[in-house]
Amino acid sequence: MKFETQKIAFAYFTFALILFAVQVTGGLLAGLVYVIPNFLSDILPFNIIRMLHTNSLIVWLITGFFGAAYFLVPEEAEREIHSPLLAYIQLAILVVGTIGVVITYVFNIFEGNWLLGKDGREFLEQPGWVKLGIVAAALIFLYNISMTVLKGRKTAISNILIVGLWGLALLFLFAFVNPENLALDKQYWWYVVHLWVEGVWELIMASILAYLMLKLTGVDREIVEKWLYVIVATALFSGILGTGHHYYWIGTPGYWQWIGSIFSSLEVIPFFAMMAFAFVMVWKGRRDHPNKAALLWALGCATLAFFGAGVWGFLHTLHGVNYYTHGTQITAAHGHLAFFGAYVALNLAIMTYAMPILKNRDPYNQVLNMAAFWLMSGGMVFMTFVLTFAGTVQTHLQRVRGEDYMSVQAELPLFMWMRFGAGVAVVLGVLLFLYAIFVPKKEIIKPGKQVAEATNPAE
Ligand code: HEM
Ligand code: HEM
Ligand SMILES: [Fe+2]
Repeated sequence: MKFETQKIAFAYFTFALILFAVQVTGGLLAGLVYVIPNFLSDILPFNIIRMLHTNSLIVWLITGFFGAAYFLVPEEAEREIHSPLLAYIQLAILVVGTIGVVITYVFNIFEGNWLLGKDGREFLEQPGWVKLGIVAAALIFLYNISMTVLKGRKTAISNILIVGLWGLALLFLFAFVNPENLALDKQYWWYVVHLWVEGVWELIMASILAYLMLKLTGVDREIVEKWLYVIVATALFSGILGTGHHYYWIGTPGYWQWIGSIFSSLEVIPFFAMMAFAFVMVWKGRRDHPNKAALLWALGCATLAFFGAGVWGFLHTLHGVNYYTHGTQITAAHGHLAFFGAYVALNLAIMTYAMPILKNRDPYNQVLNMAAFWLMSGGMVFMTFVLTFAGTVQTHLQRVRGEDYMSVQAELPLFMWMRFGAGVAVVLGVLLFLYAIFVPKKEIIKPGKQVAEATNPAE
């Protein structure tokens, strides 16, 4: 650790990982309800489980991004974080908000109350007071990080990271826009959901990947920066108007079918560029970094994001295709691999890199961590295939043959059992990852080790 305040990241990463465990457990329960429909239906109905699953996903990913910023900004800016106290207050707000959300959802309290009860919109179900808390936490964060960068060295990596995080916070303000008119409501709703994952979050992804490549492969900063600018430009050029792929059937004018189809198809480019970038950097790199697990996660992230977001996104993004596949299991297949590949793996990559440094321990349980990568990624890829098959059958029966939703669902249990099995593999992978990160490796201390530890090889 080069700067004392980088250790703030440890608290953020730990909280994020706890929520990650909650998230996948929720997923597993939701997957079980698909095959045993009345499971827990009295105490914890499917809609609540689903909310816990998706909301904890978003919160832990964002907490991880905050942690990543607290970890890498001091190194990029070459100075300590402006105010560690504010950083911990910000985390406390996030923790209190999260506990509040869980209680509100599980006990379904204050129904219908804007400030205290849950909101009805997917991903934005959190009560008003929690939304305000999120804004407060985001403001504290932006102030703290911007002050750090403004007073220190300015690099392309930290600038792009900050633009991404500012965008994340500003777009969240649309969570407060909730017009009566359902078409307008949906139009703004996608500003948060789509412009996040297919816009500003891509800037966060590109900058964190760039930082990792710089550290892990030792290529020149100028080369990394050139790639970064191309990725950022193509991401924003395609992603903003690409929102149109959600405007096909919500009552917006017909021209969105063309704008959405054309620009969202171009969204494949930045994801392809990120994958190419990662591999070219490894190929050109001069450094043989000891943290192989971090490199595996970084390459896995770029690759799975390309397939999950790029390929599986393109699969149903043309309006002629989406007319049939809209809202089927095809969407769920894409949603899972895109979120996992792009943002889950990104977080796990930076954590795998940073945690040994934060705990000042050299490469820890690397092999277990890599096993966790294969188990988790294998599980998610299998789940994606299964859901894609289920979605194809569903699309045919429901949208081509015109059968009703419930009788089509009755045809799918075999797929849904396999998805549950895939989910079990993912959960085991997560447990293995937590073990690899938190439990110290049993090591025989060799003579002369003290000298070698003076400089932590993980840095
Ligand atoms: C890190 C891994 C995971 C990520 C990133 C993730 C992400 C998501 C997302 C984004 C959704 C909403 C999908 C949509 O609206 O199209 C969702 C729903 C769901 N997920 Fe996951 N999930 C993960 C793990 C799991 C696991 C392990 C299971 C276990 C079987 C699971 C089962 C489900 C189920 C059943 C739903 C509800 C689908 C529906 O409403 O029909 N997920 N997940
Ligand atoms: C990492 C980036 C991405 C993530 C995390 C992501 C995630 C998701 C999720 C969770 C949904 C379901 C939303 C809902 O209905 O509630 C969705 C829908 C969709 N995504 Fe993505 N996506 C990403 C990138 C892309 C890209 C690059 C494309 C196109 C090339 C794309 C095309 C679509 C389309 C067409 C839908 C609508 C599906 C429908 O009509 O049911 N996505 N995405
Ligand atoms: Fe989208």
